Amino acid sequence: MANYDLIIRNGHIVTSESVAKGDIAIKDGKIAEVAINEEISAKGANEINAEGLHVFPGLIDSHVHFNEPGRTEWEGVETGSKSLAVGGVTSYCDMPLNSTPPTINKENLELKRKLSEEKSVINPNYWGGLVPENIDNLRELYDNGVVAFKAFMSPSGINDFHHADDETLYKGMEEIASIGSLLGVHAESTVICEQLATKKLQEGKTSARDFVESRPIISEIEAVRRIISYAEATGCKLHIVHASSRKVVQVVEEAKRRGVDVTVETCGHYLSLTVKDLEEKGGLAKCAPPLRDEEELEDLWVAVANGEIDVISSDHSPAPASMKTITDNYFEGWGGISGAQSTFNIMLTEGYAKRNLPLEKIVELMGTNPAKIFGLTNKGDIAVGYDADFAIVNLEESFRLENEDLFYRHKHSPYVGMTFKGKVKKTIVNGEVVFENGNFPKV
Ligand SMILES: NC(=O)N[C@H]1NC(=O)NC1=O
Ligand SMILES: [Zn+2]
Ligand SMILES: [Zn+2]
Repeated sequence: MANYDLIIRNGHIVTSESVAKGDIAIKDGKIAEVAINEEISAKGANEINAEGLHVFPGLIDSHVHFNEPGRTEWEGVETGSKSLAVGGVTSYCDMPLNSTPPTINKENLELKRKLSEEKSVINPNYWGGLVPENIDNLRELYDNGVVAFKAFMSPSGINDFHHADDETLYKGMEEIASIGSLLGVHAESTVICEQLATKKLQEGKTSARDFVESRPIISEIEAVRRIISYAEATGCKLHIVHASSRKVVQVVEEAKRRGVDVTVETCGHYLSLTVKDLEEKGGLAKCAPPLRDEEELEDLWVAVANGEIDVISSDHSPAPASMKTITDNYFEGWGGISGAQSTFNIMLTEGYAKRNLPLEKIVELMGTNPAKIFGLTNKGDIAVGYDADFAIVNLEESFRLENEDLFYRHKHSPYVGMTFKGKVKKTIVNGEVVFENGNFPKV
């Protein structure tokens, strides 16, 4: 008689605190036993030999746009969640916009939840939106399970998700503080970006660098300072998404030192791509805030190593190729990068292999920290009682990412052609193997 449903044996177990050889036993979708430097003597109904492999907790991508319902020609829950699973991710938080209707009231949330539970191969979670029209709906969204709220301080690029003016932000943050939830913000200054863009376009300057210069780092800094001041005044917990520069992160650092409850995210693309990639790859590498220079990229890695950054996500914001084609005007074309499948690969290759970032730190940034910030209990680490979500990785295996390797609805990404070190061999969700050696055996 097997005592456990599954035992993963002989792997190097990576937690937020250590890397050590051992066995993990799973029962009823939960971690039942972790044995470090020893064997579990009981038997499992299924057993996996992870000799020579690293067993990570299943990772969390707290920032994706899966576009379902309503804009499934861009992406969908099935393709999006499979892509995450290929990249070792077992839980995600889906943004309230780019799907339509956007997640700004409980009816729309239920619609998204129903589709997501039906189609996702991993654990879905949902952000609620904060827009000028829905302050009265924030509480019902929270009561129905959103993990946090999201607002844009500048136009979102989507007509049915309006950006929040200062009054909406302030009132919304008072309400979110009273609910006890958290506001995540896309922090760029509308005033600065619009003025600079208008000037560039008037002058006929539309190159990649012109686009980048129209959304400068100071625009992020201004918006972050403003929203931090609202957080201080209202007591609302705050999360800055996709900081593109350490200069932005340092504004958050100063606020943390003053005791403000604020966290900051950056994304795989700011840690692996620069303006040069935008020039070379065109629309595939267009995003907002835009990619920065090499020096900023290196500085951001310093911030990661120093613990100044709380979360790494993909901000997977896909679109069909036709919307990503830029001939010469970089102000045209969708801003948003397809990266869900590659974030962990970027951290392993550019972080661990190239810059000696400890594996434990990767677990913290993509596991324990997002779990804590978004209230995903028993997720993001390996310990008894935690959910049995894992990514089993061969750190020695290198591969070149090709278009046909992608599971996105639209098989393009600025990471195609890059060589990554560290390959996810199996992804396990709630004790079940969902992805194995390039395939989804049960789907
Ligand atoms: N609407 C949307 O997904 N926008 C995202 N894309 C991007 O590059 N930055 C964003 O905020
Ligand atoms: Zn954004
Ligand atoms: Zn986003």
